[in-house]
Formats: sequence, C-alpha cells, structure tokens
Amino acid sequence: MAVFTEVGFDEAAALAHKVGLGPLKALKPIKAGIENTNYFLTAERGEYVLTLFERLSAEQLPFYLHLMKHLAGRDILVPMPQSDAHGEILHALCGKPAAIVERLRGGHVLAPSAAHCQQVGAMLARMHEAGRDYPYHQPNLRGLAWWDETVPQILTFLAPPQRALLEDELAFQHSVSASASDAALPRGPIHADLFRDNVMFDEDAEGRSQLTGFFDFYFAGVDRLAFDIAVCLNDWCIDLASGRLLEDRAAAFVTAYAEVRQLTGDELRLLPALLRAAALRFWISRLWDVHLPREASMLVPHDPTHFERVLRERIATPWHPASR
Ligand SMILES: Nc1ncnc2c1ncn2[C@@H]1O[C@H](COP(=O)(O)OP(=O)(O)O)[C@@H](O)[C@H]1O
Ligand SMILES: N[C@@H](CCOP(=O)(O)O)C(=O)O
Repeated sequence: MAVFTEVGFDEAAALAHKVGLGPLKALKPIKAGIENTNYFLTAERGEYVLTLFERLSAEQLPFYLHLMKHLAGRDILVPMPQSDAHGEILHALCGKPAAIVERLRGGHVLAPSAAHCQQVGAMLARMHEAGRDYPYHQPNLRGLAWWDETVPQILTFLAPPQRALLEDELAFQHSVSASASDAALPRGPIHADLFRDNVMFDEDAEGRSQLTGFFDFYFAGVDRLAFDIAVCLNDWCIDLASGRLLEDRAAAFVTAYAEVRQLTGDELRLLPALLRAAALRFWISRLWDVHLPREASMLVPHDPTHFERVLRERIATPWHPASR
C-alpha cells in the first residue's frame, strides 16, 4: 500500500493531455508496492499507470525509463513509457519526477507453478539478451556499495543473532565480489526486483495462463545477469513459509532460461553464493524500510524476517542446478 504524494485529478489530467492520452476519465491510487506513488490512470486512449518517484532523482531515472523503451522496442513484454510531443518520457508532477506507462493486462500469480516459472525464466533470458546493446550504464543502486552504506544504519535495531548473520554474510559477499569467478560473470542491464508482484499473467483463448509482461524496472541496473536469476529463484521458486527452494520450479526456471542463454561455468559455480546475495539484498532493504520508515498516507512494508529465513536456508542448503 503506497501513496506518498497525493495527486489531484486535474493535475493528472494535464499530464495525460501532455502525453497525448486524451481526456482523463479516472484516477485510482494503487495500494500495492512500497517504493513509489502509483495510480491507475484511465484516459480516452486506454489504461495506464502513473508513477511519482519518491526516492530516485531526475538524473537516475532516464536509465530505467529508456531501458523499458529499449526492451519494449525489441518485443520484450515491458510497458512502454509514454512520451510528450518532444519525445520526453520523464515528466514531473506535484514536485516529483513522474512517468506514465501502459497498464499490463491480467494479474499477479502469487502461487506459481513450474509452468509459470518456465515462462518467467525464458522471458528473463530474452530480456538479458535484448539488453546487450543498451547504450546507457548505471550500476545496481542497491548493490554491495549500498549494503555497506545501509547495514551500519540498521544494526542497532537487531538482536545479536541477526546482527551476527548480517555482518558475517556481508563479509562473505565481499569475498565473493573480490573473486576472479565473480569478475568473469556476464554482466548487463538486469531488472533486479523481478518478484511475483512485478509480473503479470492472463488467460489466453484456450484458458492457459500466459505471461503478459514485467514492470517495476526502478531497481534495475548493470550487474551480473546471474544475480537476476537468483532474485527470481528466491521468490518464484520457494516455499514461502520456509524459504526452502522447490526443485521442480527452480529446475523449470533455469532450464527455460538456459535454452535462451546458456549459463557459464562461473555462473553455475557461483549461483549458490548469488542466491545468498539476493536474499541478503532484500533482507537489508526490508529492515531499512521497517526501522527507518518514510511518511506515507498508505504503506504496508514487507516482512524482513522472510528474507532472514531465505538467507539461512541458502546458507544451510546451497542449491545447484543439475549440470546440463
Ligand atoms: N505497468 C503496470 N501494469 C499493471 N499494473 C501495474 C503496472 N505498474 C504497476 N502496477 C500495479 O501497481 C502495483 C505497485 O507497482 P510497483 O511498481 O510494484 O510499486 P513500487 O513502485 O512501489 O515498487 C503493482 O503491484 C501492480 O498491481
Ligand atoms: N520486491 C522487494 C522490494 C519492494 O518491492 P515493491 O515492488 O513492493 O516496491 C521486496 O519485496 O522487498
């Protein structure tokens, strides 16, 4: 549930007109999400999503919006940002940077099957391939440097067992990051937040659940492609209650991904460490959001203990895809 900045109908109507969507018909705040302010926007030309960016700056945002435009232009199922008459896709509203993108049809699949994981794995690989010639560069702003900056701010809120785990895992990730294998990992633009709630599915004419698109590219950055795989495995392919990886879904995801882009030997070897890194990354951000919250008229932060469980699971039971 997140609305940090209230947007008036007339303000939204003026922006909708500016990007050529015609008269605004409806504007509805979106409760889901915790990072930005989002509204469903119904205009004469169709259904869209209005986002006001609450933390990212006007200097950081072009990387994400142009990545979405680049991928959509290569038939990756990503909502197209809407441009004004000058081709500008980054706008401003209520004193915040803003964007309007197409609203994807369908809904979230919060209890995915191996077939859903297969579709997401294949589309992620196609997205990584399509991103190879993306000309802009911006690091993953929630990567190791951000972990180093944020962990000292949250340690004080933690009990000794959590504090020890956080400090030990951060030290381990520094050792991985300094390794030759890590340096050899293929890199490119990654989504870096491809959870179940950032992917849409809809039923086709035969009643089959088909992926209709990825959204929420606002944690994207240039990083190790296999880190993106780890983020997905830690959400799409787990038992939510225990954090345990589910072999059938994980195998379906990685097999489908590898049919589009084969994983290197270094990626296969480092995947267990990257699964730990992906769990650590979201444990840190959820702890940060809970213990150092922002003012909001609507906000339901995510539970940090979920990713403490996932991290402990990844450490206790390292997962390797069967060699292919
Ligand atoms: N392009 C889109 N198409 C359809 N629904 C969307 C789209 N973008 C956002 N949403 C809806 O808004 C919710 C919050 O969006 P999200 O990007 O996750 O928030 P945040 O910006 O806080 O991360 C999503 O869970 C989804 O229901
Ligand atoms: N998906 C991450 C980060 C928050 O994502 P949002 O899309 O809800 O803003 C998490 O669940 O921690």
